[in-house]
Amino acid sequence: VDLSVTWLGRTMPGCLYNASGVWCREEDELEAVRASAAAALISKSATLAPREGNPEPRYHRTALGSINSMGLPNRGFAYYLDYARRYDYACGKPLFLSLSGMTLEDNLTMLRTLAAAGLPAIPEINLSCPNVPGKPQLGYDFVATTEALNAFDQAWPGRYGVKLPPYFDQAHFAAMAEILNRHPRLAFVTCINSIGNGLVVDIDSEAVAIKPKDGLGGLGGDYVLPTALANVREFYRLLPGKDIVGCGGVRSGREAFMHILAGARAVQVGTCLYHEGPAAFARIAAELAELMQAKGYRKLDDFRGRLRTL
Ligand SMILES: C=Cc1c(C(=O)O)[nH]c(=O)[nH]c1=O
Repeated sequence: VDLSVTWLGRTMPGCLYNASGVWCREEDELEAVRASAAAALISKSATLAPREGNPEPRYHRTALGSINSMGLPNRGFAYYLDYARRYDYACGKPLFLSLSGMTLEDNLTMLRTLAAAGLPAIPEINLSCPNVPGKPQLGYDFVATTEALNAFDQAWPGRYGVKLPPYFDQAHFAAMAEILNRHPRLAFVTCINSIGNGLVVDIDSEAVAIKPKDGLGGLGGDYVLPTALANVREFYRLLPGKDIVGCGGVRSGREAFMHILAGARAVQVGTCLYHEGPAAFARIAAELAELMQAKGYRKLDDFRGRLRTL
């Protein structure tokens, strides 16, 4: 069974890697992911200046997944650029850099600096951070998204991707696709980021679970799988020629299989990785391979996008 993925002009050894934000804020975390069975890696969304993030507790696990309002804690763009300068691209595992500037100008500054560095690292620009108080998610503002993508095209000469929030309405899928399809170098979209502004309540303490935003935070894990699959399948249909990276609710070969069936080119793991660590990649890959074997599939192209309707 062959789990390799050919996209963005290269072939990576498998189809699984980390979701930005999980096991990727510090260099030792990035190195642990790279040394694991992950087929690629992506850094924590970077802002131009380092950020402490929101007050703790800001992450909480439940039986069905996670809620987080981290507030974009990160080492600052220069830290991840430095890692990208020293990265061994010959290892065959692509390095993605997630960018989430506090302003459009900051995103452009980071893109121009990355372009000047002339590295094989690929930007995934985050249009969907739900946890910086006072900052609406770019991906829910179609005018701002249009302006941002036009500016990205000027600031970055190569292929890039965007991390999208979940959409929940056919009109929004269509409106977003219409915008995204205007950008030929926008090579992939990653669906989805956490489902923003959920609220987890503890009935014993009669309190919320996390401190920021009076308890509101982005949901991950089992909570988001059907929404993630819907976003993957809708954008797979609506964005011909672009790749969709599936993210949301993957904790075994089964959910990875679902994402690829829905059209995902590659699959990211977040909440499950947060708790299991990078050993999750070998387990999930083995489970996916076993599932494919049982179904008579030899490679991912045998079933990618073949989700049947009734
Ligand atoms: C980049 C900030 C994000 C954060 C965060 O740092 O709070 N959490 C998420 O679930 N998604 C994000 O995109």
